[in-house]
Amino acid sequence: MKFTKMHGTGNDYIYVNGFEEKLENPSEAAVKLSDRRFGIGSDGLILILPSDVADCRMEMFNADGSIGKMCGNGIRCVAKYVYDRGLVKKDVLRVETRSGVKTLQLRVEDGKVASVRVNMGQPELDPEKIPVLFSKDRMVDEEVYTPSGNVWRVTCVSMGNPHAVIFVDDVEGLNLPAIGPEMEKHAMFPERANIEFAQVTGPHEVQMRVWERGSGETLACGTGACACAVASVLTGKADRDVTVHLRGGDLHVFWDPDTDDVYMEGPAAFVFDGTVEI
Ligand SMILES: N[C@H](CCC[C@H](N)C(=O)O)C(=O)O
Repeated sequence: MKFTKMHGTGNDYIYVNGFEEKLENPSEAAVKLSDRRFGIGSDGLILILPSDVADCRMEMFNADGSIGKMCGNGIRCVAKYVYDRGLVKKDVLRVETRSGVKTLQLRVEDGKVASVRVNMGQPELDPEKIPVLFSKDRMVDEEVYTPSGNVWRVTCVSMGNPHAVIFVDDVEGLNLPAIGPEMEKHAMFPERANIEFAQVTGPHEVQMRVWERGSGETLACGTGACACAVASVLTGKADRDVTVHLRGGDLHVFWDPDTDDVYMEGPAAFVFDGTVEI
């Protein structure tokens, strides 16, 4: 099978052109190919497919084979893939995802996509829809106890997938492999959740690390950066226009007060093409 390795701020996925390639069991392939020693190595697998309602469609699988309904870093790479390879030559692109059709504005340099601005849609704050087993009035900065005795204050937001944002004083000092899994799988999240640890360093600056549902710590998460920006506004810690600094680079997020839409802007990068036996 032909594949392409790409990354958005260090959040790397294996991309397969579903216009040409047929993958019988993508979930199983995601587990096998994502392995960084026995496979190609990635945070997961993304299929680029034809769509009846948009320019193309994406399907994303985490490294454990589970499905993610939306991927902010992945969708920018999908845009770069279809534009740079001439599949869809438009600089305003519509991509179908499991959480609806998203509109993307491409920034092209020397004929290739350098960065992409995505309308990520409106954040979902209804606990039943996220889903999180909290009541409606307990969504912002609420205490959660973990089985190992940690206490975190979380703000829950869905950006098409479930996120819990936790503000801390020293994001770099955290031992994520120890604290991430028990929050990802906490009983309050019936479908597990992506967990963001954030440190607000100014009205327009947030530093963030992420423990992703199904993939563990990644260098960045686009939907997570958006959830983090929304949570920063809801808790009164930052303005609607923030740069989220991640281990893999920066993402710019703007939560529009007029439309309630969240815009995310960041780079998309090609790494290499290859073929693999599956
Ligand atoms: N890295 C992705 C999100 C993957 C989400 C996935 N881990 C899930 O919801 O299960 C992003 O850039 O938005």
